[in-house]
Formats: sequence, structure tokens, C-alpha cells
Amino acid sequence: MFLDFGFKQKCFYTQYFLRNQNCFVPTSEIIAVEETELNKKQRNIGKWQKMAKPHAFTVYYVKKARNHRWRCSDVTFWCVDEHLCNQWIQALKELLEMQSKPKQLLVYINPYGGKRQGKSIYEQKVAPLFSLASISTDVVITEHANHAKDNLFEVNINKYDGVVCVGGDGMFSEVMHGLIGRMQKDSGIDQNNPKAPLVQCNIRIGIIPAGSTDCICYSTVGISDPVTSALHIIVGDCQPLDVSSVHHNNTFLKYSVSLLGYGFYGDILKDSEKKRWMGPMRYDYSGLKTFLSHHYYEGTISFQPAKHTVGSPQDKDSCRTGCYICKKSEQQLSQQYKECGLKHEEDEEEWKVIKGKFLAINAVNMSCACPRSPKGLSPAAHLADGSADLILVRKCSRFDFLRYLVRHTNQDDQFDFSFVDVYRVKSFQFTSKLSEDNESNVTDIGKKRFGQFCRDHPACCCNIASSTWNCDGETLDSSAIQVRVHCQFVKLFARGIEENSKDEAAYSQSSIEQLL
Ligand SMILES: Nc1ncnc2c1ncn2[C@@H]1O[C@H](COP(=O)(O)OP(=O)(O)OP(=O)(O)O)[C@@H](O)[C@H]1O
Ligand SMILES: CCCCCCCCCCCCC/C=C/[C@@H](O)[C@H](CO)NC(=O)CCCCC
Ligand SMILES: [Ca+2]
Repeated sequence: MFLDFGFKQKCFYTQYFLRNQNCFVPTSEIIAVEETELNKKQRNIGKWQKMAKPHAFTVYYVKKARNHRWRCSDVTFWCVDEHLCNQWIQALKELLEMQSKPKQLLVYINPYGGKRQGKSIYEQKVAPLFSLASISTDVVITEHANHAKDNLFEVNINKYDGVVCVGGDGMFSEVMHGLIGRMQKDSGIDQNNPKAPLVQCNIRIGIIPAGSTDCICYSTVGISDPVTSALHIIVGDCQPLDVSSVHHNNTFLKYSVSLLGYGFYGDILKDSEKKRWMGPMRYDYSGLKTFLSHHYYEGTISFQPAKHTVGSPQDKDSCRTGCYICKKSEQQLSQQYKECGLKHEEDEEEWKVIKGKFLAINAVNMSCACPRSPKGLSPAAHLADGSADLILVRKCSRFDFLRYLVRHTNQDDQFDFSFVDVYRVKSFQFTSKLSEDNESNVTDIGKKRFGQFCRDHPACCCNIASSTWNCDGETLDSSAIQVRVHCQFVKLFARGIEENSKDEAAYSQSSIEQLL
């Protein structure tokens, strides 16, 4: 056996030979290095039998399995020379120290998210790995909604290298709101001002998926798996994410990183909230019910196209680890900002206006891939390009809408329909017909008394009431909203979805799997 350090593809790696085979482990993917106590049985095997007192150390590292799943594997190195063995342990530990791996984490567990498994998932699958990697944790089991968010305004945040949430997208949203809100409060920034230059949040957030949709985890890691996510936290990965701020006039409503959905996804969410006791199944139940109700909504959407990015929602390539489009878009935006400031960007660029009847209006900052839809609502959306994909699904027949939905689950193009339009935008606004009418002082008593249904065509499914916005799984109080995308505004312990290139497959499967 032979152990060596080298330099390959811009990263340090640990190389070792075992049974005449060559193995590489990037040092950035080493979880821990420990001196190994050899027991009697181990000492009595093979050539070690002949040695007076063998020494050994074990390297725990990330083993990549299929479908972006990561597991912790280990390899033990034996050696006759105690001094040499200690030198290796020391050298590897020093290398680990040089990386930006977290040492102290603040963990929030939602015991009621998803299938109510958050606490046991953390205790059984995650805590042992954190302890192996010598990460200390302060753990808070939440007692009510907003517990984590409120707590983040009080804790000594500088003590931590990251905040971890165990739960679903709603729990992530809470933690993100706590962190962003805390940053703005500490810097005296008023979040109600839609044009305020917000202060970026550099503390990384880790997501241990234990929710119902887990779309943010799935879209940033490629799988919804607690062990994989724990390992991304341990190795100290960093993935920036775009965040949209949502305002109603001069009132701050929410931030969003995944879906802002009006119509179909808003109605599903509103109905499903009453069925929380059903767990993740509530979305299937409310999904079917909402599909059958087939409501559409009238309104006006105005948006500013994202001209700073070279990507398009209809690209065949998706956002992957180290994405070139995200890097270029961020550079372009900071260049624009340096040259002209935010004022130019906001005021001078064109607005496109579209009026219509919509079954769904979806604005996504990322693909929104999740186990229900592995390629997501917009497969080519980028995690960190400073833009959102705005998908407008106009009024169509139930059958056509079903065809559209089915394409979220297969390889066909979900934008290739005459009733679906998609735009890459950096900001947008929406007002429903109802609020437009109210604003223009239409006092139709009949409309008020009979509420939501179209008086002229009671059976036509035309719903002149407003739908609700679904903002990362939470409802918004207002239907009229103004949205602005903030490029790379928060950071996750993730690295985006890794490319399954031939090289990589060969490297991870033949080099390591066969050997260990
Ligand atoms: N102890 C608690 N009791 C009740 N609600 C809580 C508690 N802790 C957190 N919450 C709230 O529960 C909501 C939903 O949680 P979470 O996102 O973890 O699960 P989910 O809704 O099942 O999953 P997903 O968001 O992925 O669909 C969050 O918005 C959060 O504010
Ligand atoms: C005939 C088969 C048709 C199947 C169609 C399946 C389409 C599924 C698309 C799923 C898109 C999820 C977008 C993510 C939204 C999350 O921010 C949010 C909070 O977790 N979840 C939902 O709103 C929950 C949304 C649940 C939708 C079912
Ligand atoms: Ca984006």
C-alpha cells in the first residue's frame, strides 16, 4: 500500500494503491482522519502478524453512489513505523484544517415537517456523522412555527459557521428569513423599501431534508437524502442561490428561492394547509381536487427581461456544479452595478406587459426539481444567475392542462404548447383583474354579493376572485405583488447538481467502488 498527495484537476487528492489498483480521493472530500486502534484479530492477519506492533490510521471519505447519493466510506492504512504513521495523520489533519469546513453549527429541527421524522432522522443519520467530523452543534427542536426565525434574531450568530434546518422547504424559508432579516436589522436596512440595497447573508445554510416536497434540497443536491446532505455540510460545500424579494406596494411580504406560484399551485397550497394531518399526501389530494376545479384567473403581469444572462429557459443544458452561466451572469450584473448603480438597472430597462386569463403563473428561481417532478417546473433554470423563469399557463382545456402537467414527469418539453409562455426575468409585477377593478372603483354590488363566480357564466370556471400566491410553500396575504431577483443572495452547504460525465462515472465507480 502506498499513500501520496498530488494535484489533479485543480484540487488536492489523496492517492493510494490497494491490491495493485490506484485510488483517488480529493482531500476536500475527506470527512475525518483518525488513529486506529488495532485489535488482536486485526493484528493476527496477513503480514501484520509478523510485525511487533503495527500502527494504523483510518481515512473517512465521501463515496459517490448512483443518482447523486453520497455515503461515508473508510480506508485504513497500516504501517510499521509509528513516527511515519503520526506524520501522515498530522499532514492529513492540517490539510483538512485548510478547508472551509464548518466546526460549529446551529441546528433547528422541525419535529412536525413531512412525515414527522425530523428528530429521528437527525439523531440516527446526521448527528453521528457530525460527531465523526468533530463538528459541535447547538440543537433547537422547534416548538411552534416561526420559532427558528425569531430565535435567529436573538442568538450570537457570529459563533457559528452555519445554520442547519431539518425539515422541508417551509423550514428552510423560516431560517432564511431569520438570517436575512437579522442581517438587515443589524445594518439598519428597511426591508419594506422594495429598492433598498439589501445586505448579503454570508453564513451558509444546510438543509437536512425531512419535509413534504424538499424541492430546495433536491434542486441543489440532486437527491433528497439526509446522509448526502449531511456530507455536503461536513465537506463545507458552498452554493450561492438567487433570492426574490416580494413586496406589496411598500410593504415587505416574503423572500422566495423556489416557487412563487399563482393559480394552480396557490390553490393547491391553500387547500392542502387544511389537510396537514395527511402529511405529504395532502399535496396529491389537493392537487387532484385543484386540477378538477380547473379555475383560471384574470390579471396583468409586467416584467423586465433578464438581459444580463446568456441562458434561456428553453436551453437543453441544465445548471450544474460550477455553472458557467451563473458565473458569467453574476460578473455581468456586478459590472453593470459598478458602472451605473442600481438606479439605471431598475428604471431604464423595458417592461413587457401581458394581460390574460391564466391557469397558473409560476416564477421559479431554480428548476424546482423534486421527487414528484425530477426535472422540475423549469428544467433549465439556474440556481445563481440573478434571474427567475416566469411561466405563464393560459386558459386551456382540462385535457391540455393535464398534458402539460404530465410533461413535468417525463422527458418531453413542457414549454412546447401554444398556451404556455416562458420568459427569463429579473423582476416582475402582478395585479389580478379583481384588484384592478377595485382600484378603478367599480362598484358592482352583484359582484360583491355573489363573491367569486362569474355572473354571466356560472358554469364556466371563470373565477373572478383572486387566487393566492404560493411562496415556497407558504401563502401570501396579497395578490398584487412586486418581485425582484437578488443574484446569489444566500449561500447553501451544497455544490449544485454534479454532472454525470463518463469520466466521473468511471472515476467514482471503477476506481473507488471496486476497491473498497
Ligand atoms: N414545532 C412546530 N410546530 C408547528 N409548525 C412548525 C414547527 N416548527 C416549524 N413549523 C412550521 O412548519 C412549516 C412546515 O414545515 P416544513 O417545511 O418543515 O414541512 P412540510 O411543509 O411538510 O414540507 P415542504 O415545505 O417541503 O412541503 C414551516 O413553515 C414552519 O414554519
Ligand atoms: C398526472 C400527473 C401530474 C403530476 C404533476 C406533478 C407536478 C409536480 C410539480 C411539483 C413542483 C413543486 C414546486 C415546489 C414547490 C415548493 O416550493 C412548495 C413548498 O414545499 N411545495 C408545494 O407547493 C407543493 C406542490 C405540490 C404539487 C403537487
Ligand atoms: Ca435563478
